[in-house]
Amino acid sequence: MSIYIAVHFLMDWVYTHPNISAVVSLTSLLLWLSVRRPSNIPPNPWFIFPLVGHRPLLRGDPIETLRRLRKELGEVFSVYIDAQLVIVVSGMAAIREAFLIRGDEFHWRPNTRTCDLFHFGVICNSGKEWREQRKTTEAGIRHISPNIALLVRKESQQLIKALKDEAGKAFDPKVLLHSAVFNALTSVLTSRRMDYKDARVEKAIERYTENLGLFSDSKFPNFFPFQKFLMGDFFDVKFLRINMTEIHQKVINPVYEEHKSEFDHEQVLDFLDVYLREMKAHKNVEKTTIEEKSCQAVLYDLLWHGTTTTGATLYWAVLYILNYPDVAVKARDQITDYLVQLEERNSSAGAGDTNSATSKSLIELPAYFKAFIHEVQRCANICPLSMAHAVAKEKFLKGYRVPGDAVILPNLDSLMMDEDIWGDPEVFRPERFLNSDGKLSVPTEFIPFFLGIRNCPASSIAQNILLTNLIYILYHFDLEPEVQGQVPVMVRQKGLIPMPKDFKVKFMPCR
Ligand code: HEM
Repeated sequence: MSIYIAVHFLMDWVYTHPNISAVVSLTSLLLWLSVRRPSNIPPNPWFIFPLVGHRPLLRGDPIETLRRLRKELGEVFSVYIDAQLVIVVSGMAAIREAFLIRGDEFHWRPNTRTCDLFHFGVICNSGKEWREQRKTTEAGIRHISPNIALLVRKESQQLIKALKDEAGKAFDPKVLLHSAVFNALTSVLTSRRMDYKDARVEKAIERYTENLGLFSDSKFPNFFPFQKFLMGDFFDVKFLRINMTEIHQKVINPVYEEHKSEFDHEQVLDFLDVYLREMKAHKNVEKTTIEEKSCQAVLYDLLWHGTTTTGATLYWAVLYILNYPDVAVKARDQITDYLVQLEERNSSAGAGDTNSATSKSLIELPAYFKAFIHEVQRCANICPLSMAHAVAKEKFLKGYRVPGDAVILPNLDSLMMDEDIWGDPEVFRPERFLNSDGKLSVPTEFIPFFLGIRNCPASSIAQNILLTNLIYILYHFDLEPEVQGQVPVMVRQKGLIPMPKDFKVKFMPCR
Protein backbone atom coordinates (compact mmCIF):
# COMPACT_ATOMS: atom_id res chain seq x y z
CA MET A 1 0.00 0.00 0.00
CA SER A 2 2.78 2.41 0.98
CA ILE A 3 4.64 1.70 -2.36
CA TYR A 4 1.45 2.44 -4.23
CA ILE A 5 1.15 5.79 -2.41
CA ALA A 6 4.82 6.65 -3.07
CA VAL A 7 4.57 5.90 -6.82
CA HIS A 8 1.36 7.83 -7.04
CA PHE A 9 2.95 10.79 -5.24
CA LEU A 10 6.01 10.65 -7.55
CA MET A 11 3.93 10.61 -10.72
CA ASP A 12 1.87 13.47 -9.44
CA TRP A 13 5.06 15.45 -8.72
CA VAL A 14 6.52 14.72 -12.18
CA TYR A 15 3.30 15.82 -13.78
CA THR A 16 3.27 19.13 -11.90
CA HIS A 17 7.09 19.82 -12.31
CA PRO A 18 7.88 18.76 -15.92
CA ASN A 19 11.09 20.88 -16.29
CA ILE A 20 12.73 19.69 -13.09
CA SER A 21 11.79 16.11 -13.96
CA ALA A 22 13.41 16.41 -17.38
CA VAL A 23 16.66 17.72 -15.84
CA VAL A 24 16.70 14.99 -13.20
CA SER A 25 16.05 12.27 -15.82
CA LEU A 26 18.74 13.60 -18.16
CA THR A 27 21.29 13.86 -15.33
CA SER A 28 20.49 10.32 -14.19
CA LEU A 29 20.89 9.07 -17.75
CA LEU A 30 24.28 10.81 -18.11
CA LEU A 31 25.44 9.44 -14.74
CA TRP A 32 24.32 5.97 -15.73
CA LEU A 33 26.09 6.28 -19.12
CA SER A 34 29.27 7.38 -17.34
CA VAL A 35 29.43 4.34 -15.03
CA ARG A 36 28.17 1.60 -17.34
CA ARG A 37 30.80 -0.81 -18.68
CA PRO A 38 30.67 -2.83 -21.91
CA SER A 39 30.71 -6.59 -21.49
CA ASN A 40 33.86 -8.72 -21.50
CA ILE A 41 36.35 -5.86 -21.38
CA PRO A 42 39.46 -6.55 -19.23
CA PRO A 43 38.68 -6.50 -15.49
CA ASN A 44 38.69 -3.15 -13.72
CA PRO A 45 38.22 -1.89 -10.14
CA TRP A 46 34.55 -2.50 -9.31
CA PHE A 47 33.85 0.96 -7.94
CA ILE A 48 33.64 3.61 -10.61
CA PHE A 49 33.00 7.30 -9.94
CA PRO A 50 30.41 9.02 -12.12
CA LEU A 51 32.00 11.19 -14.87
CA VAL A 52 35.63 10.82 -13.70
CA GLY A 53 35.77 7.01 -13.74
CA HIS A 54 38.78 5.62 -11.85
CA ARG A 55 40.70 8.88 -12.02
CA PRO A 56 40.62 9.41 -8.21
CA LEU A 57 42.40 6.04 -7.77
CA LEU A 58 45.29 7.28 -9.88
CA ARG A 59 45.88 10.37 -7.79
CA GLY A 60 49.15 10.15 -5.87
CA ASP A 61 51.57 7.80 -7.62
CA PRO A 62 49.73 6.30 -10.64
CA ILE A 63 52.52 3.79 -11.33
CA GLU A 64 52.25 2.43 -7.77
CA THR A 65 48.47 2.10 -8.27
CA LEU A 66 48.94 0.26 -11.57
CA ARG A 67 51.37 -2.17 -9.84
CA ARG A 68 48.71 -2.89 -7.21
CA LEU A 69 45.97 -3.29 -9.83
CA ARG A 70 48.15 -5.71 -11.81
CA LYS A 71 48.46 -7.90 -8.70
CA GLU A 72 44.70 -7.75 -8.10
CA LEU A 73 43.35 -7.94 -11.65
CA GLY A 74 45.98 -9.73 -13.76
CA GLU A 75 48.20 -9.05 -16.77
CA VAL A 76 45.50 -7.39 -18.86
CA PHE A 77 43.26 -5.03 -16.91
CA SER A 78 41.50 -1.76 -17.53
CA VAL A 79 40.65 1.54 -15.90
CA TYR A 80 38.36 4.36 -16.91
CA ILE A 81 39.95 7.80 -17.02
CA ASP A 82 36.90 10.01 -17.22
CA ALA A 83 34.89 8.48 -20.06
CA GLN A 84 37.90 6.87 -21.74
CA LEU A 85 38.56 3.14 -21.43
CA VAL A 86 42.29 2.53 -20.90
CA ILE A 87 43.60 -1.03 -21.19
CA VAL A 88 46.91 -1.78 -19.47
CA VAL A 89 48.95 -4.69 -20.85
CA SER A 90 51.56 -6.03 -18.41
CA GLY A 91 54.12 -8.84 -18.25
CA MET A 92 56.27 -10.24 -21.04
CA ALA A 93 53.79 -12.81 -22.39
CA ALA A 94 50.93 -10.35 -22.93
CA ILE A 95 53.23 -7.54 -24.17
CA ARG A 96 54.88 -9.93 -26.66
CA GLU A 97 51.55 -11.20 -27.90
CA ALA A 98 50.01 -7.78 -28.44
CA PHE A 99 52.92 -5.69 -29.68
CA LEU A 100 55.35 -8.20 -31.20
CA ILE A 101 53.35 -11.15 -32.52
CA ARG A 102 50.23 -9.08 -33.32
CA GLY A 103 52.11 -5.79 -33.74
CA ASP A 104 50.24 -4.96 -36.92
CA GLU A 105 46.88 -5.02 -35.11
CA PHE A 106 48.10 -3.16 -32.02
CA HIS A 107 50.37 -0.57 -33.67
CA TRP A 108 47.70 2.16 -33.99
CA ARG A 109 47.70 5.37 -32.00
CA PRO A 110 44.51 6.51 -30.26
CA ASN A 111 42.44 9.38 -31.59
CA THR A 112 43.25 11.68 -28.71
CA ARG A 113 43.53 15.44 -28.87
CA THR A 114 47.30 15.26 -28.43
CA CYS A 115 47.65 12.93 -31.38
CA ASP A 116 45.41 15.26 -33.42
CA LEU A 117 48.02 17.98 -32.92
CA PHE A 118 51.01 15.84 -33.88
CA HIS A 119 49.57 13.60 -36.55
CA PHE A 120 51.81 14.54 -39.49
CA GLY A 121 54.99 13.05 -38.04
CA VAL A 122 55.93 9.48 -37.16
CA ILE A 123 55.06 9.25 -33.47
CA CYS A 124 51.31 9.95 -33.68
CA ASN A 125 50.57 8.50 -37.09
CA SER A 126 48.93 5.13 -37.79
CA GLY A 127 48.21 2.83 -40.70
CA LYS A 128 49.47 3.57 -44.20
CA GLU A 129 50.62 7.12 -43.33
CA TRP A 130 52.63 5.83 -40.37
CA ARG A 131 54.21 3.10 -42.48
CA GLU A 132 55.45 5.70 -44.99
CA GLN A 133 56.86 7.96 -42.27
CA ARG A 134 58.40 5.07 -40.35
CA LYS A 135 60.08 3.65 -43.47
CA THR A 136 61.58 7.03 -44.35
CA THR A 137 62.65 7.64 -40.74
CA GLU A 138 64.39 4.27 -40.60
CA ALA A 139 66.06 4.91 -43.97
CA GLY A 140 67.34 8.27 -42.69
CA ILE A 141 68.71 6.78 -39.47
CA ARG A 142 70.35 3.91 -41.37
CA HIS A 143 71.99 6.40 -43.72
CA ILE A 144 73.59 8.43 -40.94
CA SER A 145 74.63 5.52 -38.72
CA PRO A 146 78.29 5.34 -39.86
CA ASN A 147 78.76 8.98 -38.75
CA ILE A 148 76.86 8.92 -35.47
CA ALA A 149 79.75 7.94 -33.17
CA LEU A 150 82.10 10.61 -34.47
CA LEU A 151 79.53 13.42 -34.35
CA VAL A 152 78.32 12.43 -30.90
CA ARG A 153 81.90 12.34 -29.62
CA LYS A 154 82.52 15.87 -30.88
CA GLU A 155 79.39 17.06 -29.09
CA SER A 156 80.43 15.27 -25.89
CA GLN A 157 83.69 17.18 -25.91
CA GLN A 158 81.66 20.39 -26.04
CA LEU A 159 79.68 19.19 -23.04
CA ILE A 160 82.86 18.51 -21.09
CA LYS A 161 84.04 22.05 -21.92
CA ALA A 162 80.72 23.49 -20.74
CA LEU A 163 80.91 21.44 -17.53
CA LYS A 164 84.48 22.59 -16.93
CA ASP A 165 83.21 26.18 -17.13
CA GLU A 166 81.02 25.32 -14.13
CA ALA A 167 83.84 23.43 -12.35
CA GLY A 168 83.48 23.34 -8.58
CA LYS A 169 80.19 25.28 -8.54
CA ALA A 170 77.05 23.59 -7.29
CA PHE A 171 74.47 23.79 -10.09
CA ASP A 172 71.51 21.91 -11.53
CA PRO A 173 72.79 20.18 -14.70
CA LYS A 174 69.34 19.39 -16.11
CA VAL A 175 69.27 22.04 -18.84
CA LEU A 176 72.91 21.51 -19.77
CA LEU A 177 72.46 17.74 -20.16
CA HIS A 178 69.30 18.18 -22.22
CA SER A 179 71.10 20.78 -24.36
CA ALA A 180 73.96 18.32 -24.90
CA VAL A 181 71.48 15.75 -26.22
CA PHE A 182 69.62 18.31 -28.34
CA ASN A 183 72.92 19.53 -29.83
CA ALA A 184 74.08 15.97 -30.55
CA LEU A 185 70.76 15.26 -32.28
CA THR A 186 70.75 18.41 -34.43
CA SER A 187 74.33 17.61 -35.37
CA VAL A 188 73.59 13.98 -36.26
CA LEU A 189 70.24 14.59 -37.99
CA THR A 190 70.81 17.92 -39.73
CA SER A 191 74.62 18.45 -39.79
CA ARG A 192 74.08 21.76 -37.98
CA ARG A 193 75.91 22.42 -34.72
CA MET A 194 74.23 24.65 -32.22
CA ASP A 195 76.18 26.23 -29.42
CA TYR A 196 75.29 26.02 -25.74
CA LYS A 197 75.17 29.80 -25.71
CA ASP A 198 72.71 29.91 -28.62
CA ALA A 199 69.48 31.21 -27.07
CA ARG A 200 67.45 28.94 -29.37
CA VAL A 201 68.79 25.84 -27.63
CA GLU A 202 67.65 26.87 -24.16
CA LYS A 203 64.29 28.05 -25.58
CA ALA A 204 63.77 24.75 -27.40
CA ILE A 205 64.54 22.75 -24.22
CA GLU A 206 62.17 24.99 -22.25
CA ARG A 207 59.37 24.53 -24.78
CA TYR A 208 59.93 20.77 -25.13
CA THR A 209 59.86 20.36 -21.35
CA GLU A 210 56.71 22.46 -21.07
CA ASN A 211 55.02 20.41 -23.78
CA LEU A 212 55.96 17.20 -22.01
CA GLY A 213 54.41 18.62 -18.85
CA LEU A 214 51.23 19.49 -20.77
CA PHE A 215 51.09 15.97 -22.21
CA SER A 216 51.63 14.42 -18.79
CA ASP A 217 49.32 16.71 -16.91
CA SER A 218 46.24 14.83 -15.85
CA LYS A 219 44.10 17.82 -16.71
CA PHE A 220 45.08 17.47 -20.35
CA PRO A 221 41.90 16.78 -22.27
CA ASN A 222 42.89 13.59 -24.00
CA PHE A 223 40.32 11.62 -22.14
CA PHE A 224 37.46 14.08 -21.94
CA PRO A 225 35.20 13.73 -24.93
CA PHE A 226 33.48 17.13 -24.90
CA GLN A 227 36.54 19.32 -24.39
CA LYS A 228 36.83 20.19 -28.08
CA PHE A 229 33.67 22.28 -27.80
CA LEU A 230 34.74 24.36 -24.82
CA MET A 231 35.77 27.99 -25.25
CA GLY A 232 39.01 29.41 -23.91
CA ASP A 233 42.12 27.38 -23.14
CA PHE A 234 41.12 25.44 -20.03
CA PHE A 235 43.25 22.51 -21.05
CA ASP A 236 46.30 24.34 -22.38
CA VAL A 237 45.78 23.10 -25.93
CA LYS A 238 46.52 26.56 -27.34
CA PHE A 239 49.59 26.78 -25.10
CA LEU A 240 50.84 23.47 -26.54
CA ARG A 241 50.19 24.68 -30.08
CA ILE A 242 51.98 28.00 -29.49
CA ASN A 243 55.01 26.12 -28.12
CA MET A 244 55.09 23.82 -31.13
CA THR A 245 54.82 26.75 -33.53
CA GLU A 246 57.72 28.51 -31.80
CA ILE A 247 59.99 25.46 -32.13
CA HIS A 248 59.00 25.07 -35.76
CA GLN A 249 59.67 28.75 -36.51
CA LYS A 250 62.96 29.04 -34.63
CA VAL A 251 64.58 25.65 -35.15
CA ILE A 252 62.87 23.28 -37.57
CA ASN A 253 61.78 25.52 -40.47
CA PRO A 254 65.05 27.47 -40.93
CA VAL A 255 67.17 24.32 -41.01
CA TYR A 256 64.65 22.68 -43.36
CA GLU A 257 64.69 25.68 -45.74
CA GLU A 258 68.50 25.70 -45.78
CA HIS A 259 68.60 22.02 -46.63
CA LYS A 260 65.99 22.46 -49.32
CA SER A 261 67.86 25.28 -51.04
CA GLU A 262 71.21 23.45 -50.86
CA PHE A 263 69.93 19.97 -51.67
CA ASP A 264 72.25 18.01 -53.94
CA HIS A 265 71.28 14.54 -55.14
CA GLU A 266 74.93 13.52 -55.27
CA GLN A 267 75.58 14.53 -51.68
CA VAL A 268 73.00 13.06 -49.37
CA LEU A 269 74.68 13.66 -46.06
CA ASP A 270 72.19 13.64 -43.23
CA PHE A 271 68.69 12.68 -42.15
CA LEU A 272 67.04 15.73 -43.73
CA ASP A 273 68.82 15.07 -47.03
CA VAL A 274 67.43 11.53 -47.06
CA TYR A 275 63.91 12.86 -46.44
CA LEU A 276 64.29 15.46 -49.22
CA ARG A 277 65.50 12.73 -51.58
CA GLU A 278 62.42 10.66 -50.72
CA MET A 279 60.16 13.70 -51.30
CA LYS A 280 61.59 14.05 -54.80
CA ALA A 281 61.13 10.32 -55.42
CA HIS A 282 57.48 10.57 -54.28
CA LYS A 283 56.72 13.69 -56.32
CA ASN A 284 54.39 11.92 -58.74
CA VAL A 285 53.03 9.38 -56.26
CA GLU A 286 49.33 9.85 -55.59
CA LYS A 287 48.16 10.35 -52.01
CA THR A 288 51.62 10.17 -50.50
CA THR A 289 52.41 11.71 -47.11
CA ILE A 290 56.11 12.08 -47.93
CA GLU A 291 55.90 15.85 -48.16
CA GLU A 292 57.18 19.06 -46.63
CA LYS A 293 54.91 19.29 -43.58
CA SER A 294 55.52 15.64 -42.68
CA CYS A 295 59.28 16.08 -43.00
CA GLN A 296 59.18 19.00 -40.57
CA ALA A 297 56.88 17.09 -38.22
CA VAL A 298 59.17 14.03 -38.20
CA LEU A 299 62.15 16.22 -37.37
CA TYR A 300 60.11 17.78 -34.56
CA ASP A 301 59.24 14.29 -33.24
CA LEU A 302 62.83 13.08 -33.31
CA LEU A 303 64.22 16.16 -31.59
CA TRP A 304 61.45 16.34 -29.02
CA HIS A 305 61.19 12.71 -27.97
CA GLY A 306 64.95 12.16 -28.42
CA THR A 307 65.93 15.12 -26.25
CA THR A 308 63.45 14.52 -23.43
CA THR A 309 64.08 10.76 -23.10
CA THR A 310 67.84 10.73 -23.48
CA GLY A 311 68.26 13.96 -21.47
CA ALA A 312 66.17 12.47 -18.63
CA THR A 313 68.28 9.29 -18.62
CA LEU A 314 71.51 11.30 -18.38
CA TYR A 315 70.06 13.37 -15.54
CA TRP A 316 69.15 10.14 -13.67
CA ALA A 317 72.63 8.74 -14.41
CA VAL A 318 74.29 11.74 -12.73
CA LEU A 319 72.05 11.23 -9.70
CA TYR A 320 72.96 7.52 -9.54
CA ILE A 321 76.67 8.38 -9.77
CA LEU A 322 76.20 10.73 -6.79
CA ASN A 323 74.26 8.15 -4.80
CA TYR A 324 76.46 5.15 -5.61
CA PRO A 325 80.05 6.42 -5.61
CA ASP A 326 81.47 2.86 -5.37
CA VAL A 327 79.72 1.85 -8.57
CA ALA A 328 80.96 5.06 -10.23
CA VAL A 329 84.57 4.38 -9.16
CA LYS A 330 84.42 0.82 -10.52
CA ALA A 331 82.91 1.99 -13.83
CA ARG A 332 85.49 4.77 -14.08
CA ASP A 333 88.45 2.42 -13.42
CA GLN A 334 87.32 0.22 -16.28
CA ILE A 335 86.80 3.20 -18.55
CA THR A 336 90.23 4.60 -17.72
CA ASP A 337 91.90 1.25 -18.50
CA TYR A 338 89.86 1.00 -21.64
CA LEU A 339 90.82 4.50 -22.82
CA VAL A 340 94.51 3.81 -22.08
CA GLN A 341 94.42 0.54 -24.04
CA LEU A 342 92.65 2.22 -26.90
CA GLU A 343 95.17 5.03 -26.94
CA GLU A 344 98.03 2.52 -27.03
CA ARG A 345 96.38 0.54 -29.79
CA ASN A 346 95.70 3.67 -31.82
CA SER A 347 99.21 5.07 -31.45
CA SER A 348 100.83 1.73 -32.34
CA ALA A 349 98.57 1.58 -35.39
CA GLY A 350 99.58 5.16 -36.18
CA ALA A 351 96.07 6.51 -35.87
CA GLY A 352 96.00 10.27 -35.42
CA ASP A 353 93.08 10.54 -33.04
CA THR A 354 93.93 8.93 -29.71
CA ASN A 355 90.88 10.12 -27.84
CA SER A 356 88.41 8.12 -29.85
CA ALA A 357 86.74 5.93 -27.30
CA THR A 358 83.53 5.83 -29.21
CA SER A 359 84.62 6.04 -32.82
CA LYS A 360 85.79 2.46 -32.22
CA SER A 361 83.23 -0.24 -31.77
CA LEU A 362 81.06 0.24 -28.71
CA ILE A 363 80.94 -3.53 -28.36
CA GLU A 364 84.48 -3.41 -27.04
CA LEU A 365 83.43 -1.35 -24.05
CA PRO A 366 84.10 -2.97 -20.67
CA ALA A 367 81.28 -5.18 -19.41
CA TYR A 368 80.82 -3.52 -16.03
CA PHE A 369 80.45 -0.08 -17.64
CA LYS A 370 77.81 -1.42 -20.03
CA ALA A 371 76.07 -3.13 -17.11
CA PHE A 372 76.10 0.24 -15.29
CA ILE A 373 74.33 1.94 -18.23
CA HIS A 374 71.76 -0.89 -18.41
CA GLU A 375 71.06 -0.57 -14.70
CA VAL A 376 70.66 3.22 -15.03
CA GLN A 377 68.11 2.66 -17.80
CA ARG A 378 66.27 -0.03 -15.83
CA CYS A 379 66.04 2.00 -12.62
CA ALA A 380 65.40 5.35 -14.32
CA ASN A 381 62.54 3.56 -16.08
CA ILE A 382 61.74 6.70 -18.06
CA CYS A 383 58.99 5.26 -20.28
CA PRO A 384 57.04 3.26 -17.69
CA LEU A 385 53.98 3.13 -19.94
CA SER A 386 55.80 3.39 -23.27
CA MET A 387 53.40 5.32 -25.54
CA ALA A 388 49.66 5.02 -26.01
CA HIS A 389 48.52 2.45 -28.58
CA ALA A 390 45.15 1.48 -30.05
CA VAL A 391 43.52 -0.97 -32.46
CA ALA A 392 41.77 0.11 -35.65
CA LYS A 393 38.73 -2.03 -34.84
CA GLU A 394 37.65 -4.37 -32.08
CA LYS A 395 40.09 -7.19 -31.21
CA PHE A 396 40.47 -9.79 -28.48
CA LEU A 397 43.49 -10.15 -26.23
CA LYS A 398 43.87 -12.98 -23.70
CA GLY A 399 40.14 -13.60 -24.07
CA TYR A 400 39.11 -10.00 -23.35
CA ARG A 401 37.43 -7.58 -25.71
CA VAL A 402 39.59 -4.62 -26.81
CA PRO A 403 37.22 -2.04 -28.32
CA GLY A 404 38.36 0.11 -31.24
CA ASP A 405 38.15 3.31 -29.20
CA ALA A 406 40.20 2.05 -26.20
CA VAL A 407 43.60 3.49 -25.31
CA ILE A 408 46.10 0.65 -24.81
CA LEU A 409 49.17 1.13 -22.62
CA PRO A 410 52.16 -1.25 -22.75
CA ASN A 411 53.18 -1.45 -19.09
CA LEU A 412 56.98 -1.44 -19.37
CA ASP A 413 57.18 -0.77 -15.63
CA SER A 414 55.80 -4.29 -15.16
CA LEU A 415 59.01 -5.57 -16.79
CA MET A 416 61.61 -3.15 -15.41
CA MET A 417 60.44 -3.45 -11.82
CA ASP A 418 59.20 -7.05 -11.63
CA GLU A 419 60.36 -8.99 -8.54
CA ASP A 420 60.06 -12.31 -10.39
CA ILE A 421 62.56 -11.13 -13.02
CA TRP A 422 65.03 -9.11 -10.92
CA GLY A 423 64.58 -10.34 -7.34
CA ASP A 424 65.38 -6.95 -5.81
CA PRO A 425 64.17 -4.47 -8.47
CA GLU A 426 64.33 -1.44 -6.16
CA VAL A 427 68.09 -1.90 -5.61
CA PHE A 428 70.61 -0.24 -7.98
CA ARG A 429 73.00 -3.10 -8.78
CA PRO A 430 74.75 -3.20 -12.19
CA GLU A 431 76.11 -6.71 -11.41
CA ARG A 432 72.67 -8.12 -12.19
CA PHE A 433 73.54 -7.63 -15.87
CA LEU A 434 76.76 -9.70 -15.61
CA ASN A 435 76.95 -13.50 -15.86
CA SER A 436 79.31 -15.71 -13.84
CA ASP A 437 82.10 -15.05 -16.39
CA GLY A 438 81.75 -11.32 -15.87
CA LYS A 439 80.24 -10.87 -19.34
CA LEU A 440 77.21 -8.73 -20.11
CA SER A 441 74.01 -10.78 -19.90
CA VAL A 442 70.71 -9.05 -20.61
CA PRO A 443 67.35 -10.69 -19.76
CA THR A 444 64.85 -10.64 -22.63
CA GLU A 445 62.46 -8.64 -20.44
CA PHE A 446 64.81 -5.64 -20.54
CA ILE A 447 63.20 -3.61 -23.35
CA PRO A 448 63.60 0.11 -22.56
CA PHE A 449 63.25 0.82 -26.29
CA PHE A 450 60.13 -1.37 -26.58
CA LEU A 451 59.73 -4.15 -29.16
CA GLY A 452 57.97 -4.98 -32.40
CA ILE A 453 57.21 -2.75 -35.36
CA ARG A 454 56.63 0.31 -33.17
CA ASN A 455 59.88 0.07 -31.21
CA CYS A 456 62.20 3.04 -30.86
CA PRO A 457 63.76 3.53 -34.30
CA ALA A 458 66.64 5.56 -32.86
CA SER A 459 67.85 3.29 -30.04
CA SER A 460 71.33 3.21 -31.60
CA ILE A 461 71.54 7.02 -31.51
CA ALA A 462 70.23 7.13 -27.93
CA GLN A 463 72.71 4.48 -26.74
CA ASN A 464 75.57 6.25 -28.43
CA ILE A 465 74.74 9.56 -26.77
CA LEU A 466 74.32 7.91 -23.36
CA LEU A 467 77.52 5.85 -23.49
CA THR A 468 79.72 8.58 -24.91
CA ASN A 469 78.61 11.31 -22.53
CA LEU A 470 78.91 9.05 -19.50
CA ILE A 471 82.36 7.84 -20.53
CA TYR A 472 83.55 11.43 -20.70
CA ILE A 473 81.79 12.56 -17.53
CA LEU A 474 83.19 9.65 -15.48
CA TYR A 475 86.64 10.07 -16.97
CA HIS A 476 86.94 13.82 -16.45
CA PHE A 477 85.08 14.52 -13.21
CA ASP A 478 84.53 13.55 -9.61
CA LEU A 479 80.94 14.33 -8.76
CA GLU A 480 80.16 15.83 -5.39
CA PRO A 481 76.87 16.84 -3.77
CA GLU A 482 76.13 20.52 -3.14
CA VAL A 483 76.65 20.04 0.60
CA GLN A 484 79.28 17.53 1.66
CA GLY A 485 77.64 14.40 3.08
CA GLN A 486 74.13 15.32 1.89
CA VAL A 487 73.47 13.33 -1.25
CA PRO A 488 70.32 14.43 -3.16
CA VAL A 489 67.36 12.13 -2.66
CA MET A 490 66.04 9.95 -5.46
CA VAL A 491 62.41 10.96 -5.64
CA ARG A 492 60.53 10.13 -8.84
CA GLN A 493 58.18 12.84 -10.00
CA LYS A 494 54.95 12.10 -11.82
CA GLY A 495 54.92 12.44 -15.59
CA LEU A 496 55.02 10.79 -18.96
CA ILE A 497 58.79 10.72 -18.56
CA PRO A 498 59.30 10.62 -14.79
CA MET A 499 62.16 12.88 -13.74
CA PRO A 500 63.99 12.96 -10.42
CA LYS A 501 63.37 15.91 -8.18
CA ASP A 502 65.67 18.78 -9.23
CA PHE A 503 69.10 18.60 -7.61
CA LYS A 504 72.44 20.37 -7.62
CA VAL A 505 75.85 18.80 -8.08
CA LYS A 506 79.50 19.88 -8.29
CA PHE A 507 81.58 18.64 -11.21
CA MET A 508 85.17 18.55 -9.87
CA PRO A 509 87.69 18.07 -12.71
CA CYS A 510 90.03 15.18 -11.95
CA ARG A 511 92.30 15.46 -15.01
C1 HEM B 1 67.06 6.65 -23.66
C2 HEM B 1 66.45 7.13 -24.69
C3 HEM B 1 65.20 6.60 -25.34
C4 HEM B 1 64.27 5.72 -24.86
C5 HEM B 1 64.25 5.01 -23.52
C6 HEM B 1 63.26 5.57 -25.89
C7 HEM B 1 62.16 4.75 -25.78
C8 HEM B 1 61.15 4.68 -26.70
C9 HEM B 1 59.95 3.92 -26.53
C10 HEM B 1 59.62 3.08 -25.31
C11 HEM B 1 59.19 4.11 -27.63
C12 HEM B 1 57.84 3.58 -27.84
C13 HEM B 1 57.07 3.04 -28.42
C14 HEM B 1 55.65 2.77 -28.47
O1 HEM B 1 55.08 2.24 -27.50
O2 HEM B 1 55.06 3.08 -29.48
C15 HEM B 1 59.92 5.00 -28.51
C16 HEM B 1 59.47 5.43 -29.74
C17 HEM B 1 60.13 6.35 -30.53
N1 HEM B 1 61.39 6.86 -30.32
FE1 HEM B 1 62.53 6.55 -28.69
N2 HEM B 1 63.60 6.35 -26.95
C18 HEM B 1 64.78 7.00 -26.67
C19 HEM B 1 65.49 7.85 -27.49
C20 HEM B 1 65.10 8.25 -28.74
C21 HEM B 1 65.84 9.14 -29.60
C22 HEM B 1 67.20 9.75 -29.27
C23 HEM B 1 65.08 9.34 -30.72
C24 HEM B 1 65.36 10.18 -31.94
C25 HEM B 1 66.51 10.60 -32.35
C26 HEM B 1 63.88 8.54 -30.58
C27 HEM B 1 62.85 8.47 -31.50
C28 HEM B 1 61.68 7.73 -31.35
C29 HEM B 1 60.56 7.77 -32.26
C30 HEM B 1 60.48 8.59 -33.53
C31 HEM B 1 59.60 6.89 -31.75
C32 HEM B 1 58.22 6.60 -32.34
C33 HEM B 1 58.26 5.46 -33.27
C34 HEM B 1 56.92 5.13 -33.89
O3 HEM B 1 55.90 5.61 -33.41
O4 HEM B 1 56.93 4.39 -34.88
N3 HEM B 1 63.94 7.89 -29.38
N4 HEM B 1 61.10 5.33 -27.93
